[in-house]
Amino acid sequence: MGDATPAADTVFLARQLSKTYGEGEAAVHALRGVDLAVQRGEFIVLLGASGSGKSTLLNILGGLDIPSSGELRFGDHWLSGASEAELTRYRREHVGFVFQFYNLIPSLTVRENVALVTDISAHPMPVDEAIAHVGLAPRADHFPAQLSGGEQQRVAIARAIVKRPDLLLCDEPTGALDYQTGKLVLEVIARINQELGTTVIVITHNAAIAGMADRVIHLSDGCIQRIERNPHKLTPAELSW
Ligand SMILES: Nc1ncnc2c1ncn2[C@@H]1O[C@H](COP(=O)(O)OP(=O)(O)OP(=O)(O)O)[C@@H](O)[C@H]1O
Repeated sequence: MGDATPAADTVFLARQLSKTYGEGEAAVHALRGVDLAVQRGEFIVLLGASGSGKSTLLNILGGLDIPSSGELRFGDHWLSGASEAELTRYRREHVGFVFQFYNLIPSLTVRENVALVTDISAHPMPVDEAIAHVGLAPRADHFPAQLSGGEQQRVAIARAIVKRPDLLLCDEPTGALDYQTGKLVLEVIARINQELGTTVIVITHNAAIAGMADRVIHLSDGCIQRIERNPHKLTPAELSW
């Protein structure tokens, strides 16, 4: 494959990734020719104005959507051109998602919410280990309604990591949280990146969060406008906004 062969530690390789929703005059070009390589263990922050294509890119990387054209591979797997069944297996085996809203099941305890995922995972970690990673061991028998927003988001993170995903994809994980609570959630995400070596991609509207990334990708109108590498990553405690 010549120079198309990714380095061994490349997780994603995207070439000319494009996504168009709709047709004709109603067509929306959400992504327009994105080239990107993501390395194993990287912490990436995606920034860009509303409508710039951040969620579209994250959803395609996570196998929730498919590109209209271009190529995307995850390790040895081609995600562009993958069938629905292949994408489902990819998501199940490799990807943990965290969204702005936590989507926990209200009638189940923290431990039960996290345990649900282990039934469909090949090599899950013990449920209590995942809960300990997010600092919620003392709350394992509580129900979501008994937890703060930040604690609920940490349960969602435990649920995302219990299957030991290669990737943790987060779409506005602190969007619904206040300053201090948001920082606690970011600390949990940073710890998972460092301790478990999970590749992390975070979408945010908060440019201050970019300080904790290895690389910051700026999207504009469906294109990568620029990519910055942080010479010194900041801890969430060092961020201010
Ligand atoms: N399912 C869809 N059908 C039609 N258009 C869509 C669809 N999903 C996204 N779009 C459009 O594609 C463009 C990119 O949307 P996307 O959600 O990726 O942007 P974003 O940068 O994540 O925005 P935000 O910060 O507001 O979440 C927007 O113009 C949006 O309206």
